[in-house]
Amino acid sequence: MAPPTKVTIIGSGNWGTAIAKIVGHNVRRRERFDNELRLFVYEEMVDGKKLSEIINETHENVKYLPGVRLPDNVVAVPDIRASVKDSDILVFVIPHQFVKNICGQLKGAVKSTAIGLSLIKGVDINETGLVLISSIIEDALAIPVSVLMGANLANEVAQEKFCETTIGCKDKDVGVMLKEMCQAPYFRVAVVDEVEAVELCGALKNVIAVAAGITDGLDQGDNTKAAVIRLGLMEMIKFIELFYPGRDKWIFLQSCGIADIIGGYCNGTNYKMTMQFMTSGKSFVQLERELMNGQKLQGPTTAAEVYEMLKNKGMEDQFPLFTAIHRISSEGMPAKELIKCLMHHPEHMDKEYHEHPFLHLRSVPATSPTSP
Ligand SMILES: NC(=O)C1=CN([C@@H]2O[C@H](COP(=O)(O)OP(=O)(O)OC[C@H]3O[C@@H](n4cnc5c(N)ncnc54)[C@H](O)[C@@H]3O)[C@@H](O)[C@H]2O)C=CC1
Ligand SMILES: O=C(CO)COP(=O)(O)O
Repeated sequence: MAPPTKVTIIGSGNWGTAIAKIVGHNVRRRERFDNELRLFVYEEMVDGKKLSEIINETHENVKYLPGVRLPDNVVAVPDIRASVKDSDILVFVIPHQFVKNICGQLKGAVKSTAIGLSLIKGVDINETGLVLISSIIEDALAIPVSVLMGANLANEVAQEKFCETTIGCKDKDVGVMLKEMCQAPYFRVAVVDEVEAVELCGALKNVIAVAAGITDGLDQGDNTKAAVIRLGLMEMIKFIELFYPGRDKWIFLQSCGIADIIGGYCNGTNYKMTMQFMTSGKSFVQLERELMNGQKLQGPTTAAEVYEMLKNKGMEDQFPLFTAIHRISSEGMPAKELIKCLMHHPEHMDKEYHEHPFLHLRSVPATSPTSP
């Protein structure tokens, strides 16, 4: 019989800890997995004590997920290289800005047959353009990486409130194993054989969540939010089509697509911090430092990365919503400009026959009964 599959979760913030609760229960219950789940903890002191020691003694991440008990088989490990020793599955769930550094530390410590699963929402850019976080991990560690993205506010998942999620995985057997590892009665996993689009949905949703905070900060209404959801989704689809042409549009109807955009609107950190940004006059950097207790904000950083890529390609005009979100959040553009952007957005379809260049949809059938 094959030896049991060992799992390590790399990252113990809000989402890392919540997913550790699910995976911890699953590896204990399912024979194919090793009983112990290792959780890499970026060490810090909390009330004079090491966070990793607190987690191992109390089975609670008092800093990033207070009030939630972790299964006893979840073992916090502060040494990154020791945390992945002999592990077969590495689950990456750290803020995207730390990925390169963490991968650098992991080089040479990862089993050659290991596989990765990234829960990280974000993108990177280099001189050649867009770089997926999963690709950074794949290139650095020479392992295949799948992704898990969806409408998954960590605190709600930890409280066992029902939600769905999407795993993007190109290997069918690996997809089945990852689903066994992640699914819970309150956490419904759907596996799709598409990675890049799923991952980009997760990253771009954080940009759209910032727009949600801006419209509420402007005291606009639910109809405005609906417009931002629609136009944000259109830009998301167009952006993904630009970098990864030909992806199945059905992906956008999964949890990683429309559901995550709506979820981000409701009570996410990006939304809440943008509301603070709108009312306090403080920068996002200052708000993150003052209000987030060590948590990291993804939306404004991702908006800046997306904007830089669009600027390099001279495509700001084709993505006016993403562009406006960056300019408002980081370049001092007045927030009310967002409304003008919505008003004049090029995705408004008011032609009788509109062949959409990216969606390949027609607003009315080509040969309608009233056609001459
Ligand atoms: N919180 C949520 O509800 C969800 C978050 N995500 C994504 O999961 C990823 C991780 O987010 P969270 O778990 O929420 O983190 P978080 O924002 O709650 O916590 C920040 C984490 O970063 C660690 N950290 C600080 N400095 C570090 C360094 N130099 N190197 C490595 N780690 C460092 C902290 O120890 C802490 O564990 C992000 O990409 C986020 O977009 C995805 C779905 C839900
Ligand atoms: O990605 C998330 C939920 O799916 C979490 O979003 P926030 O980081 O805005 O809380």
